[in-house]
Amino acid sequence: MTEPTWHEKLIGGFRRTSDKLGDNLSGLFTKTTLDHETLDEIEEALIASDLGPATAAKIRATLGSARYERGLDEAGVRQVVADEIAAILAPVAKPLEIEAFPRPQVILVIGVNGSGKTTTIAKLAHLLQEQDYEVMLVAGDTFRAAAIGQLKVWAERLNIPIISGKEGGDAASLVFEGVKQGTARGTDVLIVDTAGRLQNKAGLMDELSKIRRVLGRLNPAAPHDVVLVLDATTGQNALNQIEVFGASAGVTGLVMTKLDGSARGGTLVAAAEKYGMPIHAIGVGETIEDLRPFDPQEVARAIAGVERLASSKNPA
Ligand SMILES: Nc1nc2c(ncn2[C@@H]2O[C@H](COP(=O)(O)OP(=O)(O)OP(=O)(O)O)[C@@H](O)[C@H]2O)c(=O)[nH]1
Repeated sequence: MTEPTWHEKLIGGFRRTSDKLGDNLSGLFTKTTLDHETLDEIEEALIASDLGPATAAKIRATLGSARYERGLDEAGVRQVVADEIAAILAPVAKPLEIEAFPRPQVILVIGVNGSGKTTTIAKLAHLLQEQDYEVMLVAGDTFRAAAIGQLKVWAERLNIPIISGKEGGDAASLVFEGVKQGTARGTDVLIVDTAGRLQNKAGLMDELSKIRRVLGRLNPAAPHDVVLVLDATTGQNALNQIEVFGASAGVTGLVMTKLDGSARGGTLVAAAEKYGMPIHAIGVGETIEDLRPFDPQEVARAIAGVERLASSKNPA
């Protein structure tokens, strides 16, 4: 059996989200005209699909415009939903650029326990390796021995050097060591895992400011990126994390994981609409290949279920 393509994974990953959207909208598709009541119902259905109230209101306004006064069938509604989602995602879909000079570019990765932070670091490292960048990891999540061990296993699998220490050790000094060694080896990118437990804002701030202080001695431009990893399955909770930690922790971009197998893919759109922060990549599975920068059109069509509808009507 051949490996599914990224496109197939995306469509499969967002299947439950587009199913949910379909369930929420079903019953409305039989109506021939989009009267006020139907539009209200569609707006509610979109909110219930985690797309966020602002996006839902925009889509309602578009569907309510004179252009559609003769009504729309299911495919038409889904297409409008896809177009609006694509317009929201397009400005935030920004792959990580590796452009730091001097090298290495330092990327700090923060995220709550279980958000997929460690796996995301491995996937990101793999993605950058594929682009021929030399990558090094720093096991700065010294809070738990298991986190250090897990990252070491990934480093070995990917054949990437890793700087690690003991549980309870000082993360900032590991980062310092990472930049020193990375500079000597001509490393392009240093990806730093952090124990930035978002449950404790003061602790996160202390840790990040210490890392910043230490890094500043070697390169005032570092860290170049502070990437917040979010678990899409937590819905509103993921959005709250952007609210609470985005500005104060100096987050420069997001990675949203676990967009597969959950019905909460709409969270990606709500995050884009509400915060407008760059979204570097999305995770749609547990393997090393399952994280990629995304094409807004493709993702929008997957969420809205446009292709699935087309293919179910026109079986190959
Ligand atoms: N389905 C799915 N699972 C994912 C994705 N990303 C990560 N995971 C899984 O989520 C679980 C937690 O991932 P970790 O990378 O260990 O998360 P973490 O945030 O580092 O967690 P701690 O190590 O506990 O701090 C693992 O079982 C991963 O395989 C994704 O995009 N999709």
